[in-house]
Amino acid sequence: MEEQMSSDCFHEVSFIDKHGQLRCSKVPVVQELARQGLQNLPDNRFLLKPDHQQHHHLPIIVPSQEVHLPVINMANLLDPNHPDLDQDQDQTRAHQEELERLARGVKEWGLFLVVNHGIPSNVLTSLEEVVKGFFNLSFHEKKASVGTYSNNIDNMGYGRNFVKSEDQPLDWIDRLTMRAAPKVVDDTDDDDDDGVLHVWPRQPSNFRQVMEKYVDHARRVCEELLQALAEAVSFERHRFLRNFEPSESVVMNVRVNYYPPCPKPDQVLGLTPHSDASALTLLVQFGSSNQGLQVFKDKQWFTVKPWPTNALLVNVGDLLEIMSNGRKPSPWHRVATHKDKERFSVAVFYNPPPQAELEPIRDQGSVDLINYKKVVVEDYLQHFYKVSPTKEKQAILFARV
Ligand SMILES: O=C(O)CCC(=O)C(=O)O
Ligand SMILES: [Fe+2]
Repeated sequence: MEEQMSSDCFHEVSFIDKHGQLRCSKVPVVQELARQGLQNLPDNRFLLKPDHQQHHHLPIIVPSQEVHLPVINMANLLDPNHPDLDQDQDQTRAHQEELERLARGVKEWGLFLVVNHGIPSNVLTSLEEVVKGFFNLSFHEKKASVGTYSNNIDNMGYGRNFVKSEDQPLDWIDRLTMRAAPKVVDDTDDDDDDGVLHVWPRQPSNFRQVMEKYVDHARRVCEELLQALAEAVSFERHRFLRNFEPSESVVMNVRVNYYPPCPKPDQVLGLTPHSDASALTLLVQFGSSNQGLQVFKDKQWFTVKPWPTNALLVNVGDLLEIMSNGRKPSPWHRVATHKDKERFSVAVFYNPPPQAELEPIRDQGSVDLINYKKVVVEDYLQHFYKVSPTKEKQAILFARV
Protein backbone atom coordinates (compact mmCIF):
# COMPACT_ATOMS: atom_id res chain seq x y z
CA MET A 1 0.00 0.00 0.00
CA GLU A 2 1.31 3.41 -0.91
CA GLU A 3 2.23 5.48 2.16
CA GLN A 4 0.29 8.72 2.45
CA MET A 5 2.07 12.03 2.62
CA SER A 6 2.06 13.41 6.14
CA SER A 7 0.10 16.43 4.90
CA ASP A 8 -2.82 14.02 4.35
CA CYS A 9 -2.50 12.51 7.78
CA PHE A 10 -4.53 14.16 10.51
CA HIS A 11 -6.27 13.14 13.66
CA GLU A 12 -9.74 14.63 13.61
CA VAL A 13 -10.80 16.14 16.91
CA SER A 14 -14.02 17.80 18.00
CA PHE A 15 -14.76 19.84 21.08
CA ILE A 16 -17.24 22.37 22.45
CA ASP A 17 -15.69 25.84 22.39
CA LYS A 18 -16.16 28.54 25.05
CA HIS A 19 -19.27 29.82 23.24
CA GLY A 20 -20.88 26.37 23.44
CA GLN A 21 -20.33 25.67 19.73
CA LEU A 22 -19.19 22.29 18.42
CA ARG A 23 -15.82 22.75 16.70
CA CYS A 24 -13.91 20.29 14.55
CA SER A 25 -10.22 20.55 14.04
CA LYS A 26 -7.45 18.59 12.38
CA VAL A 27 -4.30 17.80 14.28
CA PRO A 28 -1.05 16.55 12.72
CA VAL A 29 -0.05 12.95 13.36
CA VAL A 30 3.32 13.35 15.05
CA GLN A 31 4.54 9.92 14.05
CA GLU A 32 4.15 10.92 10.39
CA LEU A 33 6.02 14.18 11.02
CA ALA A 34 8.84 12.26 12.69
CA ARG A 35 8.92 9.76 9.82
CA GLN A 36 9.87 12.69 7.56
CA GLY A 37 12.83 13.47 9.82
CA LEU A 38 11.77 17.07 10.51
CA GLN A 39 14.45 19.39 11.90
CA ASN A 40 11.93 22.06 12.89
CA LEU A 41 8.43 22.12 14.24
CA PRO A 42 5.86 22.13 11.46
CA ASP A 43 3.38 24.07 13.47
CA ASN A 44 3.41 26.65 16.28
CA ARG A 45 0.53 24.83 17.90
CA PHE A 46 3.01 22.45 19.54
CA LEU A 47 4.90 25.23 21.31
CA LEU A 48 4.15 25.96 24.95
CA LYS A 49 2.88 29.53 25.24
CA PRO A 50 4.13 31.94 27.91
CA ASP A 51 1.25 31.35 30.32
CA HIS A 52 1.62 27.59 29.93
CA GLN A 53 5.35 27.93 30.39
CA GLN A 54 4.69 29.59 33.70
CA HIS A 55 2.26 26.93 34.82
CA HIS A 56 4.30 24.08 33.49
CA HIS A 57 7.42 25.34 35.24
CA LEU A 58 9.84 25.14 32.37
CA PRO A 59 12.51 24.16 31.55
CA ILE A 60 11.45 20.69 30.51
CA ILE A 61 14.93 19.23 30.37
CA VAL A 62 16.87 19.47 33.60
CA PRO A 63 19.05 16.38 33.81
CA SER A 64 20.31 17.20 37.31
CA GLN A 65 16.86 16.83 38.88
CA GLU A 66 16.44 13.12 38.63
CA VAL A 67 14.58 10.87 41.01
CA HIS A 68 15.34 7.26 41.87
CA LEU A 69 11.94 5.86 42.71
CA PRO A 70 11.73 3.25 45.46
CA VAL A 71 11.93 -0.28 44.05
CA ILE A 72 9.42 -2.60 45.67
CA ASN A 73 9.98 -6.35 45.68
CA MET A 74 6.50 -7.77 45.30
CA ALA A 75 7.57 -11.21 46.46
CA ASN A 76 7.84 -9.70 49.95
CA LEU A 77 4.35 -8.21 49.88
CA LEU A 78 2.23 -11.35 49.71
CA ASP A 79 -0.37 -11.90 52.43
CA PRO A 80 1.59 -13.13 55.49
CA ASN A 81 -1.52 -14.91 56.79
CA HIS A 82 -2.10 -16.88 53.62
CA PRO A 83 -2.39 -20.61 54.56
CA ASP A 84 0.15 -21.60 51.86
CA LEU A 85 2.74 -19.20 53.19
CA ASP A 86 4.75 -20.36 56.15
CA GLN A 87 6.85 -17.32 56.96
CA ASP A 88 9.92 -17.49 59.14
CA GLN A 89 11.22 -14.53 61.15
CA ASP A 90 13.43 -13.24 58.32
CA GLN A 91 10.52 -13.25 55.90
CA THR A 92 8.29 -11.50 58.39
CA ARG A 93 10.92 -8.80 58.81
CA ALA A 94 11.38 -8.51 55.02
CA HIS A 95 7.59 -8.13 54.68
CA GLN A 96 7.48 -5.32 57.25
CA GLU A 97 10.42 -3.51 55.64
CA GLU A 98 8.88 -3.77 52.20
CA LEU A 99 5.60 -2.34 53.52
CA GLU A 100 7.48 0.57 55.07
CA ARG A 101 9.35 1.24 51.81
CA LEU A 102 6.04 1.13 49.94
CA ALA A 103 4.36 3.53 52.37
CA ARG A 104 7.29 5.98 52.18
CA GLY A 105 7.40 5.85 48.35
CA VAL A 106 3.70 6.45 48.03
CA LYS A 107 3.74 9.31 50.49
CA GLU A 108 6.79 10.98 48.98
CA TRP A 109 6.17 10.53 45.22
CA GLY A 110 2.86 8.73 44.64
CA LEU A 111 4.97 6.53 42.35
CA PHE A 112 7.11 3.46 42.80
CA LEU A 113 8.69 0.67 40.76
CA VAL A 114 7.78 -2.97 41.20
CA VAL A 115 9.99 -6.00 40.53
CA ASN A 116 9.29 -9.72 41.04
CA HIS A 117 5.73 -9.00 39.96
CA GLY A 118 5.28 -12.46 38.46
CA ILE A 119 4.54 -11.30 34.91
CA PRO A 120 6.51 -13.69 32.69
CA SER A 121 9.09 -11.98 30.50
CA ASN A 122 7.60 -13.53 27.35
CA VAL A 123 4.30 -11.75 28.11
CA LEU A 124 6.17 -8.42 28.25
CA THR A 125 8.16 -9.22 25.08
CA SER A 126 4.96 -10.08 23.18
CA LEU A 127 3.37 -6.87 24.45
CA GLU A 128 6.28 -4.87 23.06
CA GLU A 129 6.06 -6.72 19.73
CA VAL A 130 2.35 -6.12 19.14
CA VAL A 131 2.56 -2.47 20.21
CA LYS A 132 5.48 -1.80 17.87
CA GLY A 133 3.72 -3.88 15.19
CA PHE A 134 0.68 -1.62 15.41
CA PHE A 135 2.66 1.63 15.30
CA ASN A 136 4.78 0.33 12.42
CA LEU A 137 1.69 0.23 10.23
CA SER A 138 1.06 3.18 7.94
CA PHE A 139 -1.36 5.84 9.19
CA HIS A 140 -3.99 4.56 6.81
CA GLU A 141 -3.55 0.96 7.99
CA LYS A 142 -3.75 2.05 11.62
CA LYS A 143 -7.03 3.87 11.01
CA ALA A 144 -8.43 0.87 9.14
CA SER A 145 -7.21 -1.52 11.83
CA VAL A 146 -9.01 0.18 14.71
CA GLY A 147 -12.21 1.51 13.22
CA THR A 148 -13.79 4.74 14.31
CA TYR A 149 -15.48 5.83 17.45
CA SER A 150 -18.29 8.27 17.89
CA ASN A 151 -18.83 9.02 21.57
CA ASN A 152 -15.28 10.04 22.35
CA ILE A 153 -15.68 11.26 25.92
CA ASP A 154 -12.61 9.56 27.33
CA ASN A 155 -10.38 9.57 24.26
CA MET A 156 -10.87 5.93 23.29
CA GLY A 157 -9.47 4.64 20.01
CA TYR A 158 -6.50 5.64 17.90
CA GLY A 159 -5.75 9.34 18.10
CA ARG A 160 -4.15 11.77 20.46
CA ASN A 161 -4.43 13.37 23.85
CA PHE A 162 -7.40 15.63 24.68
CA VAL A 163 -7.79 18.65 22.43
CA LYS A 164 -10.36 21.04 23.87
CA SER A 165 -9.49 24.37 22.26
CA GLU A 166 -7.70 25.87 19.25
CA ASP A 167 -5.07 27.58 21.38
CA GLN A 168 -4.13 24.66 23.61
CA PRO A 169 -0.49 23.56 23.06
CA LEU A 170 -0.50 20.20 21.31
CA ASP A 171 1.36 17.27 22.84
CA TRP A 172 3.97 15.34 20.86
CA ILE A 173 2.09 12.04 21.13
CA ASP A 174 -0.02 9.52 19.24
CA ARG A 175 -2.11 7.11 21.30
CA LEU A 176 -4.24 4.02 21.17
CA THR A 177 -6.78 3.46 23.96
CA MET A 178 -8.98 0.43 24.57
CA ARG A 179 -11.25 -1.01 27.22
CA ALA A 180 -9.88 -4.38 28.29
CA ALA A 181 -12.28 -5.18 31.14
CA PRO A 182 -15.08 -6.02 31.55
CA LYS A 183 -14.39 -8.28 28.58
CA VAL A 184 -16.78 -8.08 25.68
CA VAL A 185 -17.14 -11.28 23.71
CA ASP A 186 -18.68 -9.88 20.56
CA ASP A 187 -16.46 -7.16 19.13
CA THR A 188 -18.01 -6.96 15.69
CA ASP A 189 -19.65 -3.59 16.35
CA ASP A 190 -17.46 -0.51 16.15
CA ASP A 191 -19.58 1.41 18.55
CA ASP A 192 -21.39 -0.80 20.99
CA ASP A 193 -24.56 0.41 22.65
CA ASP A 194 -22.77 1.20 25.90
CA GLY A 195 -20.77 3.83 24.01
CA VAL A 196 -17.43 2.14 24.63
CA LEU A 197 -14.96 1.20 21.93
CA HIS A 198 -14.77 -2.56 21.77
CA VAL A 199 -12.99 -2.84 18.49
CA TRP A 200 -9.46 -3.94 19.03
CA PRO A 201 -6.80 -3.37 16.40
CA ARG A 202 -7.17 -6.11 13.81
CA GLN A 203 -3.48 -5.85 13.06
CA PRO A 204 -1.18 -7.31 14.31
CA SER A 205 -3.66 -10.22 14.36
CA ASN A 206 -2.62 -11.36 17.87
CA PHE A 207 -2.87 -7.83 19.35
CA ARG A 208 -5.98 -8.45 21.43
CA GLN A 209 -4.93 -11.88 22.67
CA VAL A 210 -1.53 -10.57 23.84
CA MET A 211 -2.99 -7.46 25.44
CA GLU A 212 -5.71 -9.39 27.29
CA LYS A 213 -3.12 -11.77 28.69
CA TYR A 214 -1.05 -8.85 29.93
CA VAL A 215 -4.14 -7.22 31.44
CA ASP A 216 -5.01 -10.44 33.34
CA HIS A 217 -1.59 -10.23 34.96
CA ALA A 218 -1.98 -6.50 35.56
CA ARG A 219 -5.26 -7.19 37.39
CA ARG A 220 -3.57 -9.64 39.76
CA VAL A 221 -0.73 -7.17 40.41
CA CYS A 222 -3.21 -4.36 41.18
CA GLU A 223 -5.18 -6.60 43.56
CA GLU A 224 -2.04 -7.60 45.43
CA LEU A 225 -0.77 -4.03 45.58
CA LEU A 226 -4.07 -2.72 46.90
CA GLN A 227 -3.92 -5.27 49.71
CA ALA A 228 -0.36 -4.27 50.56
CA LEU A 229 -1.23 -0.57 50.36
CA ALA A 230 -4.07 -1.14 52.84
CA GLU A 231 -1.79 -3.08 55.17
CA ALA A 232 0.85 -0.36 54.89
CA VAL A 233 -1.57 2.13 56.51
CA SER A 234 -2.79 -0.43 59.08
CA PHE A 235 -6.15 -1.07 57.40
CA GLU A 236 -7.49 -4.56 57.11
CA ARG A 237 -5.82 -5.99 53.94
CA HIS A 238 -9.03 -6.17 51.88
CA ARG A 239 -10.31 -2.74 52.85
CA PHE A 240 -9.48 -0.99 49.54
CA LEU A 241 -10.36 -4.05 47.44
CA ARG A 242 -13.89 -4.07 48.82
CA ASN A 243 -14.56 -1.01 46.68
CA PHE A 244 -13.81 -3.12 43.60
CA GLU A 245 -16.66 -5.60 44.01
CA PRO A 246 -18.04 -7.30 42.05
CA SER A 247 -14.65 -7.94 40.47
CA GLU A 248 -16.31 -8.78 37.10
CA SER A 249 -17.35 -5.11 36.92
CA VAL A 250 -13.88 -3.68 37.52
CA VAL A 251 -12.98 -1.42 34.60
CA MET A 252 -9.53 -1.68 33.07
CA ASN A 253 -8.56 0.61 30.21
CA VAL A 254 -5.28 0.31 28.35
CA ARG A 255 -3.56 3.26 26.74
CA VAL A 256 -0.56 2.90 24.49
CA ASN A 257 1.42 6.15 24.26
CA TYR A 258 3.88 6.70 21.44
CA TYR A 259 6.36 9.59 21.66
CA PRO A 260 8.41 9.80 18.44
CA PRO A 261 11.62 11.87 18.29
CA CYS A 262 10.77 15.55 18.59
CA PRO A 263 12.81 18.35 16.93
CA LYS A 264 12.38 20.73 19.91
CA PRO A 265 12.21 18.70 23.12
CA ASP A 266 12.96 21.81 25.18
CA GLN A 267 9.83 23.60 23.97
CA VAL A 268 7.28 20.85 23.48
CA LEU A 269 5.78 18.30 25.86
CA GLY A 270 5.07 14.66 25.03
CA LEU A 271 2.18 14.65 27.47
CA THR A 272 0.75 17.63 29.27
CA PRO A 273 0.71 17.66 33.12
CA HIS A 274 -2.11 15.64 34.66
CA SER A 275 -3.03 13.25 37.43
CA ASP A 276 -4.61 9.93 36.49
CA ALA A 277 -8.29 9.51 37.33
CA SER A 278 -7.78 5.79 38.06
CA ALA A 279 -7.35 4.05 41.40
CA LEU A 280 -3.98 2.62 40.27
CA THR A 281 -2.05 2.89 37.01
CA LEU A 282 0.58 0.37 35.92
CA LEU A 283 3.07 1.52 33.31
CA VAL A 284 5.67 -0.29 31.23
CA GLN A 285 7.95 1.42 28.75
CA PHE A 286 10.16 0.45 25.81
CA GLY A 287 11.83 2.00 22.79
CA SER A 288 15.22 3.61 22.21
CA SER A 289 14.56 5.97 25.15
CA ASN A 290 13.65 4.68 28.62
CA GLN A 291 13.27 8.11 30.14
CA GLY A 292 10.68 10.86 29.80
CA LEU A 293 8.25 10.66 32.71
CA GLN A 294 8.46 13.63 35.08
CA VAL A 295 6.77 14.23 38.42
CA PHE A 296 6.01 17.52 40.17
CA LYS A 297 7.03 17.91 43.81
CA ASP A 298 8.08 20.86 45.98
CA LYS A 299 7.32 23.30 43.14
CA GLN A 300 9.66 21.63 40.66
CA TRP A 301 9.73 18.85 38.09
CA PHE A 302 11.82 15.73 38.61
CA THR A 303 12.70 13.31 35.83
CA VAL A 304 12.23 9.67 36.76
CA LYS A 305 15.57 7.86 36.27
CA PRO A 306 15.50 5.32 33.44
CA TRP A 307 13.92 2.06 34.49
CA PRO A 308 14.10 -1.34 32.79
CA THR A 309 11.35 -2.82 30.62
CA ASN A 310 10.82 -5.70 33.03
CA ALA A 311 9.95 -3.41 35.97
CA LEU A 312 6.49 -1.91 36.35
CA LEU A 313 6.01 1.69 37.33
CA VAL A 314 2.95 2.15 39.53
CA ASN A 315 1.20 5.40 40.22
CA VAL A 316 -1.62 6.32 42.52
CA GLY A 317 -4.69 7.80 40.81
CA ASP A 318 -7.34 10.25 42.04
CA LEU A 319 -9.81 7.49 43.03
CA LEU A 320 -7.31 5.97 45.47
CA GLU A 321 -6.54 9.44 46.80
CA ILE A 322 -10.25 9.77 47.64
CA MET A 323 -10.54 6.29 49.20
CA SER A 324 -7.43 6.85 51.30
CA ASN A 325 -8.61 10.29 52.52
CA GLY A 326 -5.54 11.84 50.89
CA ARG A 327 -3.02 9.52 52.56
CA LYS A 328 -2.10 8.34 49.08
CA PRO A 329 -2.12 11.46 46.91
CA SER A 330 -2.13 11.07 43.12
CA PRO A 331 1.01 12.60 41.60
CA TRP A 332 0.93 15.44 39.07
CA HIS A 333 3.02 14.17 36.15
CA ARG A 334 3.96 14.91 32.54
CA VAL A 335 6.18 13.49 29.81
CA ALA A 336 9.19 15.04 28.05
CA THR A 337 10.31 13.98 24.58
CA HIS A 338 13.73 13.28 23.13
CA LYS A 339 15.43 14.80 20.09
CA ASP A 340 16.35 11.57 18.36
CA LYS A 341 14.90 8.77 20.43
CA GLU A 342 11.42 7.30 20.53
CA ARG A 343 9.54 5.94 23.50
CA PHE A 344 6.46 3.79 23.97
CA SER A 345 4.59 3.37 27.21
CA VAL A 346 1.62 1.15 27.98
CA ALA A 347 -0.59 2.33 30.82
CA VAL A 348 -3.23 0.09 32.42
CA PHE A 349 -5.79 2.02 34.44
CA TYR A 350 -7.48 -0.02 37.17
CA ASN A 351 -10.84 1.37 38.33
CA PRO A 352 -13.70 0.27 40.60
CA PRO A 353 -17.06 -0.55 38.97
CA PRO A 354 -18.69 2.63 37.59
CA GLN A 355 -21.60 2.45 40.08
CA ALA A 356 -19.34 2.02 43.12
CA GLU A 357 -19.65 4.71 45.77
CA LEU A 358 -16.31 5.74 47.20
CA GLU A 359 -15.74 7.53 50.42
CA PRO A 360 -12.66 7.95 52.57
CA ILE A 361 -11.99 4.92 54.69
CA ARG A 362 -11.82 5.70 58.37
CA ASP A 363 -9.57 3.97 60.79
CA GLN A 364 -11.53 2.58 63.69
CA GLY A 365 -11.45 5.14 66.46
CA SER A 366 -9.62 7.63 64.24
CA VAL A 367 -10.03 11.31 64.86
CA ASP A 368 -8.76 12.23 61.37
CA LEU A 369 -10.67 14.91 59.53
CA ILE A 370 -12.50 13.63 56.49
CA ASN A 371 -11.25 15.58 53.48
CA TYR A 372 -13.28 14.00 50.65
CA LYS A 373 -16.98 13.55 49.95
CA LYS A 374 -18.69 10.37 48.89
CA VAL A 375 -18.53 10.13 45.07
CA VAL A 376 -19.93 7.68 42.56
CA VAL A 377 -17.04 6.49 40.39
CA GLU A 378 -18.71 7.25 37.07
CA ASP A 379 -19.66 10.77 38.21
CA TYR A 380 -16.06 11.47 39.14
CA LEU A 381 -14.76 10.14 35.83
CA GLN A 382 -17.29 12.16 33.86
CA HIS A 383 -16.23 15.30 35.67
CA PHE A 384 -12.54 14.46 35.19
CA TYR A 385 -12.88 14.04 31.42
CA LYS A 386 -15.05 17.12 31.13
CA VAL A 387 -12.51 19.46 32.74
CA SER A 388 -9.26 17.84 31.46
CA PRO A 389 -6.73 19.07 30.66
CA THR A 390 -6.30 21.53 33.54
CA LYS A 391 -3.31 23.71 34.32
CA GLU A 392 -3.15 22.53 37.89
CA LYS A 393 -4.44 19.54 39.81
CA GLN A 394 -8.04 20.59 39.80
CA ALA A 395 -10.43 17.75 38.93
CA ILE A 396 -10.04 16.30 42.44
CA LEU A 397 -11.67 19.44 43.92
CA PHE A 398 -14.96 17.86 42.79
CA ALA A 399 -14.51 15.36 45.62
CA ARG A 400 -13.01 17.65 48.27
CA VAL A 401 -15.01 18.63 51.32
O1 LIG B 1 4.33 7.74 29.18
C1 LIG B 1 4.46 7.97 30.38
O2 LIG B 1 5.52 7.86 30.98
C2 LIG B 1 3.27 8.40 31.20
C3 LIG B 1 1.95 8.19 30.54
C4 LIG B 1 0.83 8.73 31.36
O3 LIG B 1 1.03 9.47 32.28
C5 LIG B 1 -0.56 8.36 31.04
O4 LIG B 1 -0.81 7.68 30.03
O5 LIG B 1 -1.45 8.76 31.82
FE1 LIG C 1 -0.70 9.61 33.56
